[in-house]
Amino acid sequence: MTNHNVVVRDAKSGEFLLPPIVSKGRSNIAVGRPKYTRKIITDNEGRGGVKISSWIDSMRDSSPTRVKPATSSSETEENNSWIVNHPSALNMFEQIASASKEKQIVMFLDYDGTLSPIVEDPDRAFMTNEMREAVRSVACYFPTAIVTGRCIDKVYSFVKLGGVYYAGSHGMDIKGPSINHENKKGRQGVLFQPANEYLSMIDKAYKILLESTKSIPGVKIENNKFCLSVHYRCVEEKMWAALAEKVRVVLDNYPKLRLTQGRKVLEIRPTIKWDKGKALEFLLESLGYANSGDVLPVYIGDDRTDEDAFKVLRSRGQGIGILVSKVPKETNASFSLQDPTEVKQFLQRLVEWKQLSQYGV
Ligand SMILES: O=P(O)(O)OC[C@H]1O[C@H](O[C@H]2O[C@H](CO)[C@@H](O)[C@H](O)[C@H]2O)[C@H](O)[C@@H](O)[C@@H]1O
Repeated sequence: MTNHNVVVRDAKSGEFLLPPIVSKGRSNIAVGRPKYTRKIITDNEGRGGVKISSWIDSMRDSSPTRVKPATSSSETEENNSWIVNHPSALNMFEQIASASKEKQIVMFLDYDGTLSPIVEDPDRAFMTNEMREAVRSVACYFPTAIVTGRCIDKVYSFVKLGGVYYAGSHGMDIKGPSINHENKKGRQGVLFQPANEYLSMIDKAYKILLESTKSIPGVKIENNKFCLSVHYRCVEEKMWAALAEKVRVVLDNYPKLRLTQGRKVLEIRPTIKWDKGKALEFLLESLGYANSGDVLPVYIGDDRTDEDAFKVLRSRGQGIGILVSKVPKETNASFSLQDPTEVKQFLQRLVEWKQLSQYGV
């Protein structure tokens, strides 16, 4: 089988070369398969007979699992290989732009850790005005979706842009852009809600968790409509086992709910096979690009839940996955950006490049 995933440096210029490879009629510039193994709390571990200690290990790892800092030369090499296998999307901008020639870019943006920095209080994860302007401009040129674990109303209160798609609750609540950018009421209706029947179950689980975790200082339970976030960023580590136990009890009582993990957060969601990757596919299909080779999806995200979307890009053999991270991590993304500031710069460059190319520059 052809290896589609290799970054090659030009021997003379030292530049990265990304040959477009045709796969099932699609162009592929995905690179660098991760060689790290990943431990994650799976559905099976999430209930009955669970070892809470394995949860705690996983909670410590946070998301996506950080590759340990180098302590030997082979580990230094491994860290160096991170930047070779996941080069900066800013440094590789020209190659990414040229991969999009003759193709429609569709932009997918995670919210927390991507458009806004990670902060202690989830209710104060604001994005800057500059970032909002960058997203607004990108959405003028390319169909753009915000794909987030948050519920749509909450993320909309941060993003405040009408001209984009919103895929909230990890893609389980998808809405189209408004017709009138300034008028929230004009927002196009629901496009897809695959977990509708779980609404009341999620609500009950939310109430139970609110009550049962009251005695654990620092915990925050967020109702994201089709899923719940149990935040432990501000919970002392000695209380994590007690918190995990409360979550386990809920999962035992609601076998149709399962557990996933994000950055210092345990997430409870329906057992349906739906995630950010499925939402990406759904949106591409809605936009008329289901089996098209004329599209270049670009997905930027920082978290474990974004890996589902990166995996979809890999399996489609199409598109650009960009992980937002300052440190080497296990990921299916091909490129990296260090933080939301770099994400903003990347979006701004994309807009400038599009404007120039429209004038034939
Ligand atoms: O898919 P995302 O947009 O990345 O949302 C994932 C979760 O993000 C939020 O929690 C995370 O960000 C908080 C604010 O910076 C931080 O305090 C927390 O530790 C992170 O896990 C959000 O609050 C969750 O509801 C989302 O599911």
